[in-house]
Amino acid sequence: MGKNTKNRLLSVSEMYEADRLTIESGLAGIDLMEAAGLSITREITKRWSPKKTVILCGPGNNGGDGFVVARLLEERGLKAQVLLLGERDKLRGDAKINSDRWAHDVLPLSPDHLHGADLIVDAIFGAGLAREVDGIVAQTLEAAKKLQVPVVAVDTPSGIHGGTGQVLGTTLPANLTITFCRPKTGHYLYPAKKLCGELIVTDIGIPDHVIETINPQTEVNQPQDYFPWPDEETHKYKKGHGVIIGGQQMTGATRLGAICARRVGAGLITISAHGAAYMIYRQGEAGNIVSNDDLDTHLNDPRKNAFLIGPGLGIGEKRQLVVEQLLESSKALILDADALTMLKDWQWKERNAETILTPHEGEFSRLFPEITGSKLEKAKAAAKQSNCTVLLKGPDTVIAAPDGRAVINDSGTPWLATAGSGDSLSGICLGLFAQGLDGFKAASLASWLHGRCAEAFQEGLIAEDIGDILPSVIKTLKNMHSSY
Ligand SMILES: NC(=O)C1=CN([C@@H]2O[C@H](COP(=O)(O)OP(=O)(O)OC[C@H]3O[C@@H](n4cnc5c(N)ncnc54)[C@H](OP(=O)(O)O)[C@@H]3O)[C@@H](O)[C@H]2O)[C@@H](O)CC1
Ligand SMILES: [K+]
Repeated sequence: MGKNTKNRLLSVSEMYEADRLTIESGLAGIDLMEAAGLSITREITKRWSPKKTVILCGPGNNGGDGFVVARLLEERGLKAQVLLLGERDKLRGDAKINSDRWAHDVLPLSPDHLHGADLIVDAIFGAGLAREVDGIVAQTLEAAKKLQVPVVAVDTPSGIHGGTGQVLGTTLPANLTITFCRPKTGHYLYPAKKLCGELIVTDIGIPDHVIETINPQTEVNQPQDYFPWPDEETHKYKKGHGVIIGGQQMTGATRLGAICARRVGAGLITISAHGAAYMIYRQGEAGNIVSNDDLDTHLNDPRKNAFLIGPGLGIGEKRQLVVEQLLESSKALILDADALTMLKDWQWKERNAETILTPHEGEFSRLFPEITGSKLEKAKAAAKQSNCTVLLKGPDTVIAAPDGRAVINDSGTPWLATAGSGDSLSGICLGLFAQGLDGFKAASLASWLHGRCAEAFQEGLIAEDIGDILPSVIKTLKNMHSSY
């Protein structure tokens, strides 16, 4: 993780720490709140000219932001009505100051007071959401949902946990969410990601050095700089020799992986296969090396530097022994699909070479049944426990390293939910691994490229298209790579 903190994502406690350090360094909380309210007002007036904005305010500073918005909208000639949860005279601190600066009555937060709204500002709870939303808040959010008018969420839609992205009780999906300084991890995790609508991150004066001091360990996945561009004097052995343990029945899975591994730049890819499958692979793509040597021979070849097992593998005792033999080796290794299913009793501490695990949620919970929490928390805990890079798949794929770093991937489309898509992803990982990237970089870049392939292809994507479109996605990276 570089020094640049612009892609960092904050946990809720890191946000409070940023707030505290900023105030400690001399900036007043009331000024941060004013800046927050101003940026929200600007984003609203850029998009809409509401006749009546109803602002739902909570009892904390999220509500305080709402009072600032009410005042600034009014200053711009736009009508605003504040609905407040709790008693006005019980407000404290900056929220009280801004309530006092709002010269109008407030109404109690209730579904009965939403009428006439053509825009809703949701400032009930942000970072301070502490428990499930229920009672009058839940009823008001549900009623607001039915109005079908634009909703602007302050920091997060109320009811969404900023760290985990989970809904606590209920929430009000937003068209626009405005958050401050840096996004929170929850903004990039489902279901929050789709409930936030457009996400705007505004600068409210929290200095970069504060974020540098906090040094958050989670980022949005931006791995473009990791791409292993070949230099002019390279040759195929310098670009790595990956080995895929070929499935006996689902041979397509292995072939999809092999194509992607070669397309992303691996010098050579060998498919290791036996029996009838060996002949099938021999009749496949001309550029794949197909070998029926035993596993020891491959492992003893020092040029074969990265191995992938899992796609199309099937399960059974013999295969389990192969998985264990690979785990006992010192080769870089990716364990995917069926290989993960056979790992249950593996003693992780025995392995001391780069390893990537690529489970989806189901495989993850079979492999790490005792690990719970948000997707980010789970991936981080599993990476630490296993000493492997964990790539936990989904629309918000998380890649976590054993040392605590993590990225949340933001590329991709729902068209990736297709057979063979995961095999292509592990193939891209293998190709990058073979070229010498470490597990975290290989998994992060593979995930990003995989998602970009889907974005580039759009509708109708099937797994075969991923390898076909990969070169054009890599080409777009070339434009970003200054020294190539
Ligand atoms: N960080 C920054 O730099 C800046 C942050 N700013 C803003 O501050 C926001 C964070 O403010 P915050 O800490 O006051 O928390 P907030 O979200 O208002 O909620 C706390 C209140 O809600 C209550 N409550 C909680 N859950 C509840 C439930 N389910 N049902 C009912 N009640 C519940 C809770 O009650 P308690 O748990 O104490 O009983 C407490 O009263 C942040 O999101 C951003 O908008 C900006 O001003 C600019 C600078
Ligand atoms: K909110």
